[in-house]
Amino acid sequence: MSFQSPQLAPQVVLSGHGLVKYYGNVVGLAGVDVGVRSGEALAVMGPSGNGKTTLLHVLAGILTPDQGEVWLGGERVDNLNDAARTVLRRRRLGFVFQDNQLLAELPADENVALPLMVDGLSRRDAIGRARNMLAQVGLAQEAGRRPGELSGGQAQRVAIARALVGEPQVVFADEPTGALDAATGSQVIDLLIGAATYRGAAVVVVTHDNSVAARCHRVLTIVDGRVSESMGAAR
Ligand SMILES: Nc1ncnc2c1ncn2[C@@H]1O[C@H](COP(=O)(O)OP(=O)(O)OP(=O)(O)O)[C@@H](O)[C@H]1O
Repeated sequence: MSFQSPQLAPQVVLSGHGLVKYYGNVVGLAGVDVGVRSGEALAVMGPSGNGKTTLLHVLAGILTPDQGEVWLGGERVDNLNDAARTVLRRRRLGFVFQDNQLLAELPADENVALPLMVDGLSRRDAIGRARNMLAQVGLAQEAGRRPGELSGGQAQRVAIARALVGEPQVVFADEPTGALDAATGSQVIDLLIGAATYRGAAVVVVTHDNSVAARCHRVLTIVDGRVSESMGAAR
């Protein structure tokens, strides 16, 4: 007998329906359906050149699909104009890339504070929240250091802090451990998934790394722009 009420199950926060994307004649996505729940980590795997990054970019509003729909928190978002999608990415989504994409001339706290300041928060409040977030990823002592003065793993933790500081509904990560050694990569992926899902965010992570996928709740395999396999328990 189960005591779990369906109403208490985490909601699907992000979904794609019938997603198709072409680059000229090249098929990026050939009809993908996907959904991810709040607090759930979804790994997207598959051979090189088969549509993983395209799927991430379409779900994140970086690319618009040629067919299909993307819904975020009960709102259709693929048909928003460019300006509205830019605001949506800044306010409701977080991003972690393989190369951390930190600004080299800014210290860690200013890198993390930047998206908040762009969104209108005062510098003082933004830096305060950024330092608090850096402390939560174990980098309180490094807040004043520039990216060039950090290790690869530390820099990626700053990128995670920057992705989470705006309290996003979904965090997208593209090969977040690709530039790190195995031990550092394990720490970084545990931090990313742990910190994001603890806050109730969903995580969508594109990876070639089985050990990263093993830390996710579900794994979606994309071959030739289609879902070839979906593994893992629905939460
Ligand atoms: N900007 C682009 N212009 C033209 N073709 C593109 C573009 N981006 C991707 N493609 C093509 O779309 C297909 C899917 O690419 P995508 O980057 O989504 O694959 P991937 O699975 O993420 O690959 P990898 O694992 O190598 O990163 C490939 O055939 C690729 O060459």
